[in-house]
Amino acid sequence: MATNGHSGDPPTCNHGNHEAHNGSNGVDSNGVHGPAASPSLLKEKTEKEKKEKERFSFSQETQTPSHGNHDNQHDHGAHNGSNGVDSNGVHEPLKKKEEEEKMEKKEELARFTFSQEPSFEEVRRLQAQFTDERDWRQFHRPRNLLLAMVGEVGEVSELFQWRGEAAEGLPDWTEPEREQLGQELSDVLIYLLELAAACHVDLPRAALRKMALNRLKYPASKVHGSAKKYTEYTD
Ligand SMILES: Nc1ccn([C@H]2C[C@H](O)[C@@H](COP(=O)(O)OP(=O)(O)OP(=O)(O)O)O2)c(=O)n1
Repeated sequence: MATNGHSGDPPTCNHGNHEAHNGSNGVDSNGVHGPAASPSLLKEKTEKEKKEKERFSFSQETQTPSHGNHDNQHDHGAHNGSNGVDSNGVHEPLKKKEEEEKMEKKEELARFTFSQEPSFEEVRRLQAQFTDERDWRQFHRPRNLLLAMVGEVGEVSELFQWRGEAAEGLPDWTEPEREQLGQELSDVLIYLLELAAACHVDLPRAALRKMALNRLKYPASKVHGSAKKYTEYTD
């Protein structure tokens, strides 16, 4: 997923892995780094730059080669086939309208996609900046982040727990409920990305590799229409 758009960024330099620039440790561009800076300040600057370069960041690219599967984006046109709604007035108007509405709904669901921006790396960078600005890195160790993420998963579950089965697209949910869901899912994602970074797992790449493994484990030709676990297949 190419993402060089930085809408919503704080007004700081944002062309790379620079989250530490906005922190509270006082090194700025107001003459401290100028030609007259003392050797100890210059040394401090060099060490700081070195540290920043070593900071973990995710890969920028998340595009996966197409394997001809029916992902959301590649599913267009799949519903224009032969299920009987034609333009010759063969069906009664009511039936035709119902069919059309059904078709529209199906296409709408199939068409759902995320925005192209931001990338995982961008979210990771902004969260790292948020953490550094508050001197919270000390509290955001892998175990803390894991527990925080699981707590947020619990908050997502709360939104679903006393309702019946939810239809795709959550047509029965109110706007405030949907907004709440978006917030809780974002909390999960934010902690997940921070956890992955804290563990030096390049999550976008790892996810692509895992999906390639999933394809091998569950060949579409073999498992089409079945939700069985791969261990349940005998051949
Ligand atoms: N120590 C913290 C606290 C918060 N956050 C950020 C990441 C999450 O996106 C969000 C979580 O904030 P809260 O812990 O306040 O949880 P909620 O936003 O879910 O609030 P509530 O528990 O009231 O629903 O804020 C963080 O990074 N580190």
